[in-house]
Amino acid sequence: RQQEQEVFEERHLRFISHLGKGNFGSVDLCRYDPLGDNTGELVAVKQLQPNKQANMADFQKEIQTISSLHCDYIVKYRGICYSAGRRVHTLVMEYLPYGSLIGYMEKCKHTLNTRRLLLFASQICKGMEYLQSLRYVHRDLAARNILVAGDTLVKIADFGLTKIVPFDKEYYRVTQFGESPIFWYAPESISEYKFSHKSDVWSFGVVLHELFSFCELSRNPKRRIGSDIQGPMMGAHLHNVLKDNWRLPVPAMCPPKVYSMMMQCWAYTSEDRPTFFHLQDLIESSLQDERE
Ligand SMILES: CC(C)(Nc1nc(-c2c[nH]c3ncc(Cl)cc23)ncc1F)C(=O)NCC(F)(F)F
Repeated sequence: RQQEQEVFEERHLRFISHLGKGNFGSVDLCRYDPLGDNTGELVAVKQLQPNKQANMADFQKEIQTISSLHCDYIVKYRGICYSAGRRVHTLVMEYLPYGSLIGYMEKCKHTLNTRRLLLFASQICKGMEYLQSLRYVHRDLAARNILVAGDTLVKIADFGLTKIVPFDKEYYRVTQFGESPIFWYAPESISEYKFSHKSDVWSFGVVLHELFSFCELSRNPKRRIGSDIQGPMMGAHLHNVLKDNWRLPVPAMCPPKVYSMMMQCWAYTSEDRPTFFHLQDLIESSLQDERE
């Protein structure tokens, strides 16, 4: 359905601070303050990076994607802002004050128990179920792309790399990688550039590992494997060790059932990985164990 796009007037967008750089764009915190009395709402505003390899078409697709998503576990689209030349150059999204999951985990790791980590996992899983129901493949599911809306709510964000799986195939093949670190990639994504709901499930397993290791590893990814190998060799090296069944070690304090879930997401053969629907049941059953 063509969501009526709320148009924001550039002159009422007051810059507050720079939030960060995502795929193809940078995002700023702004206040949309048409009354000019600071009573306006805070919004996250994403501009297309002029020099980035991305072009206007990718940005338009990202806007098309995010404006079609209506889910409690996905960052909300608010509207667009036209520049003078009537070319869309700004995507306006809701601002989530708690920031990215990595920063939140760093700050609050001592207050997060297994139940809360499983609640976050369940919400990300529900967001991914919703994406899959629309045949979207996120392709960049990682803790750095999860936002915290509150102490009991997280949302998936950054749809710069999201693609729709063609109706006649179960996967989407890209021509070249973006800038995402390959560490979240399934083996078939590394070796054949194939992305599917099953490769998103692999990445979900890595997000589970990030959650239960409080994003320790995500802060210095080099330390995980062969930190000396760089560039294209890293892809081949990582693919080989995965083929030889190397996997991330069980995080300290991680319940066995949760590690078993991660290992199922990391099945080398994509068909052997669980669906997000099945993962939801596994998470619910782990939550049940925590209640007893
Ligand atoms: C590139 C950008 C800005 N990075 C950051 N956003 C926010 C941040 C904090 N609150 C936010 N509310 C909305 C949005 Cl879109 C971002 C933020 N906080 C820290 C960031 F590094 C981002 O988009 N990251 C992907 C995301 F975290 F959103 F998945």
